[in-house]
Order: sequence, then C-alpha cells, then structure tokens
Amino acid sequence: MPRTIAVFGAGYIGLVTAACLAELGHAVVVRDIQPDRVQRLQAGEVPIFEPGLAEMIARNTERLSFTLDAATALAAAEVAYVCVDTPPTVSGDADLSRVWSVVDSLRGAPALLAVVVKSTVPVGTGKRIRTVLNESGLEHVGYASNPEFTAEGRAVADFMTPDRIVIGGSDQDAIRLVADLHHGINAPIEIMDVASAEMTKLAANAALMTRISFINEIAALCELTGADVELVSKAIGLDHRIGSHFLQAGIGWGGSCFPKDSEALKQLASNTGYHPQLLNAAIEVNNLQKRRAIQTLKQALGSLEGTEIALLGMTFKPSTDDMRESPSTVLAARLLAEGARVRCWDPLAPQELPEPWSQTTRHPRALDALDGADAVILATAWPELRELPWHDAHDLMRRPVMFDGRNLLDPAKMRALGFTYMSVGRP
Ligand SMILES: NC(=O)C1=CN([C@@H]2O[C@H](COP(=O)(O)OP(=O)(O)OC[C@H]3O[C@@H](n4cnc5c(N)ncnc54)[C@H](O)[C@@H]3O)[C@@H](O)[C@H]2O)C=CC1
Ligand SMILES: O=C(O)[C@H]1O[C@H](OP(=O)(O)OP(=O)(O)OC[C@H]2O[C@@H](n3ccc(=O)[nH]c3=O)[C@H](O)[C@@H]2O)[C@H](O)[C@@H](O)[C@@H]1O
Repeated sequence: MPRTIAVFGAGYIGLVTAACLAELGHAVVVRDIQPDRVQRLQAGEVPIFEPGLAEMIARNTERLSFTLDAATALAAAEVAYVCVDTPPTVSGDADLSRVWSVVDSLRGAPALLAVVVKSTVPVGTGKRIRTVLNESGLEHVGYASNPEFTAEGRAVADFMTPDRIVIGGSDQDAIRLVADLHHGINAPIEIMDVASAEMTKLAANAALMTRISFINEIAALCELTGADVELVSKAIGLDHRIGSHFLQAGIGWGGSCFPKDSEALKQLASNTGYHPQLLNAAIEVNNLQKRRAIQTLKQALGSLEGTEIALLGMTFKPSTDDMRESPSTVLAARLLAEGARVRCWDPLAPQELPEPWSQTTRHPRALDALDGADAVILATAWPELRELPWHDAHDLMRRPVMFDGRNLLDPAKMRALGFTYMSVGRP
C-alpha cells in the first residue's frame, strides 16, 4: 500500500532512498537544512552524482517534493526516514547531533506511525531514540532501524536489488510497515532487534574493510617474496568459502563511510572496555598503504623535492564525485610535503575542494597533467585510465615513472612501452 514518507537528509543516502521509495509508488517529501541544496532540487537539479539517480528523480516528480521546512515534510507523513550524516567527532565517536535534531523536530507530527533510522549509528542509539520519543509524547509512534548497505556509484541499483533488507525493531506494526514499504523489491528481509540491526551495519562494513586490508597485507608480502597478488587474489577468491569480492589490492580504502565507521566501531569497543585488535590492525594497514606508495615513488625518483607528479584520479573510487576521505587527498598532501608539485586529473571530482587541493593544479585532460611530469600515480580505478594512449603519455613525460596504485594496467605492456612501472604487490 502506498504510504506518505518524510525523508530527512538530501545527501547520497537520503536522495537515493527518496527516489527509490517514490519509484516503488510512495509519496515522498525530502527535507534538508541546506537552502541551496533544496532550491536546486526544487528546480529539478540533482546536486550529487549517482548513476541513474537524476533519471529516477525526473520520472517520479509527481511523487517527490523537497522542502527546508520540517513541519511541511511531516504534515502528512506516516513514516519519517532519518538519513542525515553521522560524521566523526574529535574523539572519533559518531556525531549524532543531526539525528537528535531530526528527532526533536518530530514532536506533534499529526499522522506519524513510525520513525526509521537509516543513518549509520552506534549500537544503543535506537534505544535512546525510543526513550526520547516516549518523553516527547510520541510513545504511540513505532521505531525501527533500517540500515543501508548500498555502495556509492551503484547506490540506486543496490537499493532496488539488495542482497538483503535488515529491519531492527521490537514493535511488530513498525516492522511490518517498513517491510511493506519495500514491496516490489525481491530480497530476503532479516528481522531482528534494534541493537543487532545497528551492529549488522557496522560489522558488514568492518568485514569488507578487513578483507581489503588483508589482501593489502598479502600484497606487501608478495612484494617481499616475488609473488603476484593479482594471481593470488584470483585463486583464493575461487574458493567458494572465501569468494572473490573485496580482494582487490591497492592504495587502500577511503570514502565517506569505511574510515568513519571503522573509527566509530573502534570507539564503541573502547567505550565498553574492549580492545578491538583485528579492527585496529585493519585500520593501521590501510593508513600505511598510502604512505608505502609515496615511499616507493621516492625510492624510484631519488627525491620528490622539486618534481612534477601527475596524480590521476581524485575521488575515493570510480563512478562517484565523492571526495570524502579519498586516499588521493593523503597522497596529494604527502607529495606536497615532500616538495613535489602536484598536477591532478579526475572526470567527476568537484572543482571547489578543501586543502590541500588548492595547492595542486587541475587539468581537464589526463594527458595535459602528464605533459612534462616526472612520475604518474594512478590513484582511482577510472576505466578511462585503461584506455589512455600510454604510448603518447610516455613521450610527453619528462621521466616515464609510474606507480599504479590500483593495479589497473598490464606491467609487461607498460614496461615494453618504456615505463619504470610499479604497482601494488606485483613483480
Ligand atoms: N554515502 C553512502 O554510500 C552511505 C551512507 N550511509 C550512512 O547514511 C548517512 C547519510 O550519509 P550521506 O547521505 O552520505 O551523507 P550526506 O552528507 O551526503 O547527506 C546528509 C544530508 O543531511 C542533511 N541534514 C543534516 N541535518 C539535517 C536535518 N536536521 N534535517 C534534514 N537534513 C539534514 C545535510 O544537509 C546533508 O544534505 C550516514 O550516517 C552514513 O554513514 C550508509 C550507507 C551508505
Ligand atoms: O556504509 C557505507 O557507506 C557503504 O560503504 C561501502 O561502500 P562505498 O564506501 O561507497 O564504496 P566501496 O565500493 O565499498 O569502496 C570503498 C573503498 O574501498 C576500496 N576498495 C574496494 C574494494 C576492493 O577490493 N579494494 C579496495 O581498495 C575502494 O577503492 C574505496 O576506496 C560498502 O561497500 C557499502 O556496503 C556500505 O553501505
């Protein structure tokens, strides 16, 4: 049955959730606190890039609207979806201030049946929200946790065809309501208590990032022993007990979630007196991975002082414009600190970026960034980089030195073109 839904937060998750719920037939009002963002959405502009999102919003305009005003969003809403950001505080714990601000705005909502939290939150948050709802005269309103597992760059597809839908709650009506909102999606629905749903989200991300750090550690051992991590990764992934996903070695994981969620889980553990050794190791391997890349380049060039380095790929992964916690940012900062000049290229990264990017030069074409460069780092696995005319690039570069941080290119071919070619965990 179609419902009326208020979605709080018009970011990557809020917009995808709103568009997909509208696509499933529900009427959705999205509320954000950024006037510029809301105005652009009202004018039919989509402020973030996510494949298929703009098209989905465009074909559901009758069922989708955008507002700055919480009361307008809640006027007829039967469900309030919380999709606001939960960034780290200075202590590394998740900052829940935006979640509390949404919960505060729910008082007096006339038609509300359930509050659903999709934002990633520490275990125990739902229990606290339940208490606050009860104290706000909303004891009749149900509560559910419905964590999100979509990955950026494929969020719309992931939402519509998920591996599973997780619903945490103790109120059967709220659980049924959230399950019914997903009518039309063919996926197992895992129903559990709120704390387990909150932990499922953090544990899923921790499992994925631990796998990447694991293969990056194996890559380091491959470098020391002459083995090839790409062959090893493929062969171990064929074991059905291991599986092939998230075993791609490279300069490490970044993004809006793995870094902050690993830190939040670590602090959650520390706050309960537990020392999360495996998680700490996964984080440490990831931090070292980016520094190892700079070390490798430094050894190849002798010194980075005064060199011109082309940094190709700025976003934390391909098919997104998201720069949050991108490994490229650490590479750019380290290169600048070593005295190098950095010229960068990316097809989707925003033009306006915080430090250290203003100290770099941005080129619209990868070949322009390579012209006269002493070395190139491939930092994001953009498919265009595979197609680049590397023969021409070789001739344009002052010194044809390459660090392929995503193992995108064929070492033998690049060496045959005359490159001093280095990658992650391959001879
Ligand atoms: N980005 C992703 O791929 C995924 C994100 N998540 C989780 O989803 C949550 C949201 O993440 P993103 O969408 O990436 O964040 P985002 O930063 O892109 O979007 C958050 C939006 O919420 C708005 N906002 C802040 N306070 C508000 C309020 N009181 N009322 C209405 N809107 C408000 C902000 O202005 C912003 O537009 C986070 O907890 C994140 O961990 C979970 C799975 C995947
Ligand atoms: O909680 C979240 O926000 C989301 O975090 C990740 O999604 P996302 O960060 O969008 O992107 P991923 O595809 O997971 O990549 C994360 C990082 O790991 C790196 N990565 C990924 C896979 C791999 O094999 N190797 C590797 O280095 C990527 O380059 C990227 O920097 C999870 O995949 C989603 O399930 C989750 O919902």
